[in-house]
Amino acid sequence: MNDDTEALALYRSGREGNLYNGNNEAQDNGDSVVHQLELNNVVRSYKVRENGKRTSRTILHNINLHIDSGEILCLVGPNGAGKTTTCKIAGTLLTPDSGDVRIAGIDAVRDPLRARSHMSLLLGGESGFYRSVSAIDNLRYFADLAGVSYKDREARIAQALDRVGLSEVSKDKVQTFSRGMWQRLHIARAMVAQSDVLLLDEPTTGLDPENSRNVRSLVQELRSQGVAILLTTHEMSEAEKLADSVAIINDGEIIARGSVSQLAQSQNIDHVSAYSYEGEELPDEMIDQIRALDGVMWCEAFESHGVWNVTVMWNTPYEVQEKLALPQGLHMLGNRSASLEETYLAILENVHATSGTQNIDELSEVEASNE
Ligand SMILES: Nc1ncnc2c1ncn2[C@@H]1O[C@H](COP(=O)(O)OP(=O)(O)OP(=O)(O)O)[C@@H](O)[C@H]1O
Repeated sequence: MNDDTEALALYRSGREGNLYNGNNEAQDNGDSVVHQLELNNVVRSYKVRENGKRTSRTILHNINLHIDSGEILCLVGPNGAGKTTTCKIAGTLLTPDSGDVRIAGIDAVRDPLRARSHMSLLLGGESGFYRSVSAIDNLRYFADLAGVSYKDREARIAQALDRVGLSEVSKDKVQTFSRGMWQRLHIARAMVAQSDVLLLDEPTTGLDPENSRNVRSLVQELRSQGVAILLTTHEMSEAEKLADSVAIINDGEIIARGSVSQLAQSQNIDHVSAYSYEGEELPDEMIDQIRALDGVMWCEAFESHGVWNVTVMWNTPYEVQEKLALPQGLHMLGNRSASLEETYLAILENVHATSGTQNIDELSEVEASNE
């Protein structure tokens, strides 16, 4: 499937009605709590060839996720954990083997066409637009497919192009765009469609820091307009900046979900302390001594500009830690909460310690069975 037909396959039937937040069917069905995006007990397998035999391999096991209006959920996890597959199922590009997907209250498995008119999907990279057509004509085309009325279309497109900083190049062919411009055009498409749900698979991968920041601020703007956003990323600092909640997926299972501080609490992480050590060489015994202290979960040291920095993660409160005798020569720099990256690594380490690591990319031949 080429990029253009892929884009078409996704949007072909979005023309039924211009359904925006204000006209959300989720609010019409009488339920008191309806999430904008819901995945309930989603299971998905692929047919793969292992040792010369065709067999079915479960990629997603009972995925449960929900996202409300004006919420960003960041889905993070190791390579091959199932993030893109989850996005594709939420985006109705793949059907689950079992389980339920609801977009703006619509059963997206039974009625994907209607569900699509409430959702925009950005799979990242340079795909999803007609390359030899201008940016503005692409947006007109997708606006029509999304059911935007002719009356509103031009104003919405002009506003979206302006907001993503592409007004001046709106008549240029998309094939001349850089990766950052593609990503911003995708976001403009979601703005024009005024989708209730936005699915972003690694939207800043390969972008320079300035473009990444631009994309993040556009995503935040869409959240403030009430869009429910599922975003996958490998950048923990990005997830930390954007997420209202974070879900960690590993081997096709959601192993933790919550705010960064809830995730840290779930691991009994109390805080992280930073120390400096001014000697020329940091003795290995010193690190061992720190690791042996009551309440130390993890300790790491690195040298920068002639000063050793020592970071310690504690599961005891600060007041308890203060009373412990630390090795001579360490100077306390300060205490802080654990970062998402530190928490994520602690969670995965626990999972590997209890279940043993499985490299799910070790398949010899992989065949798509898709639908
Ligand atoms: N069409 C397919 N046929 C068979 N297996 C597939 C297919 N697509 C994905 N997989 C497998 O499903 C698993 C999950 O893939 P997925 O792309 O969802 O992971 P991911 O978390 O997005 O990875 P990454 O972080 O590397 O992008 C991987 O083991 C992958 O090899």
